[in-house]
Amino acid sequence: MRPHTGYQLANLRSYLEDIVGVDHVIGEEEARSRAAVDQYWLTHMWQARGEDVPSPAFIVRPASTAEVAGVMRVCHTYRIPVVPRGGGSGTQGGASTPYGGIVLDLGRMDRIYEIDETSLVLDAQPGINGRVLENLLNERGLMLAHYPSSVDISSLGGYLAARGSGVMSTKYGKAEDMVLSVEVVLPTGEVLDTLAHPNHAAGPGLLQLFVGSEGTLGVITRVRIRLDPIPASRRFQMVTFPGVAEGLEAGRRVMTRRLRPAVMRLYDEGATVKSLQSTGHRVSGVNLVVMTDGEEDLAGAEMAHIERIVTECGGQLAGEAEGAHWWEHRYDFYKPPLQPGYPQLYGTVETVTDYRSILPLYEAKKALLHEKYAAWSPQYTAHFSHWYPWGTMIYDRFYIDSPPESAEEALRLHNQVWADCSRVNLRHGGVLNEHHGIGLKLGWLMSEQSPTGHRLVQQIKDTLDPARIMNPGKLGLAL
Ligand SMILES: Cc1cc2nc3c(=O)[nH]c(=O)nc-3n(C[C@H](O)[C@H](O)[C@H](O)COP(=O)(O)OP(=O)(O)OC[C@H]3O[C@@H](n4cnc5c(N)ncnc54)[C@H](O)[C@@H]3O)c2cc1C
Repeated sequence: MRPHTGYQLANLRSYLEDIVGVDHVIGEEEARSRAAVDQYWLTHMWQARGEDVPSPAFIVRPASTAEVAGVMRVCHTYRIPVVPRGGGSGTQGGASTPYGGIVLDLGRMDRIYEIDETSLVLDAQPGINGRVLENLLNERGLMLAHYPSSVDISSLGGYLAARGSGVMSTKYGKAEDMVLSVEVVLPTGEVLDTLAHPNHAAGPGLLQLFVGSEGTLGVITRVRIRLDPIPASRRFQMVTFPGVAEGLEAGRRVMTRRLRPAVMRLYDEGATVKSLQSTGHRVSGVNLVVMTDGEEDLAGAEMAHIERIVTECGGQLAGEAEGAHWWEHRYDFYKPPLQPGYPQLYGTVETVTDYRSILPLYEAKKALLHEKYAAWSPQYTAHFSHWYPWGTMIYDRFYIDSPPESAEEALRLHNQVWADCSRVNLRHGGVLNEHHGIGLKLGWLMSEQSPTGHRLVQQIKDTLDPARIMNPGKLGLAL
């Protein structure tokens, strides 16, 4: 039963109000239409062209784990789709509501239980906004070293649910590397605590099952996550390379020699123009920004090593001031007026692969876009921003300034470009996405990425969520 009208809908509302209070079940049309979408380009294009976008029946705003559990029990009983929502900043349609139901807005769950300044651990509810959290931590000389470009508009729970990467992930790790344990309300309303620590030999780790599950397996209601001290010093450098190959080789040598810069970001020519020049940098060509941090002598020594390596690889030092300018303006490109937006058709077709495959992958995707889609005059830019000892992530974007007029044609072109680019990623040993998640956008390609793996995830889903109510349509899981 999926009540959409009449007394069934009113009944559902009263059951939910009984749990969270009348003020926290919202049914106004404008709020429902805002909660129907996140930052997924397709839904915005669809809405902007006056087409119908399915919206939730209600937005429900719980304040506690017990309230989330109560809501889940009602929705499980009556088979109501539930879409958890943090900041709604996801770009993959993960928080969109293609099958209606309710949006579980976690914004009221923003309590900090404890900041353990001995072990450097935060214990908090998931709905806290990234910027608010960062400011609170900074007052104590601490930071959550996860700094996504969306820090102002996203939540702690969203960082984990979508396995995000912040600008300093090369040294501090991704969100999934920082988290120690989570509390999850399962689709049936039961509450699960994962083991207190992620490093154990006490059976399979359930923590990582829920991290990255994008609200399809349960609701993350409590997070224990590692903090770091604000570093005593930060050192910067900008390096100009003759080409992308030389820059990638320099990055590979830095990482395989086990140096740990906090930031290493290599911009190709196009990204230098779009992201660096537009934010006031005076560089052209291919450029690498580097930041080391920590105790002053260590950060200085690490930077000196890196400068030697990049010079060996043909890099020319463009100066510390250019690097420091980058840090000050690192979010500008991701905000208006520089951030792209509808009616431009654009997408970040990012992935991660090993050092042998990354250059061929970049060249193949660039060629594909320029050759197959020449009629649409696409632009393609790339930077390489999250580095591992074995490989690196490519954050590459396509831009089409004048997509087709018809909503359906624009949708078709969007999906074609995404499928082509994702298949280039998979052919070069990449994955569908390194940090933006899968959501609605890439769900249909999940079984191509790993047929057996996807079948196993489906079986887990069917065990945890027999009514299939949690975030339906996401991760390519069956309805
Ligand atoms: C301008 C811009 C810049 C961005 N930069 C970055 C970046 O640098 N790094 C990065 O990693 N990402 C980036 N993103 C993507 C996005 O901000 C991240 O994925 C972020 O972690 C999502 O958090 P959120 O709170 O907004 O989640 P939402 O968008 O609300 O939700 C994302 C997914 O997680 C689920 N979810 C949310 N909270 C919970 C919960 N408590 N329990 C269970 N499921 C939940 C939702 O159902 C949805 O499937 C960017 C996005 C934009 C628009």
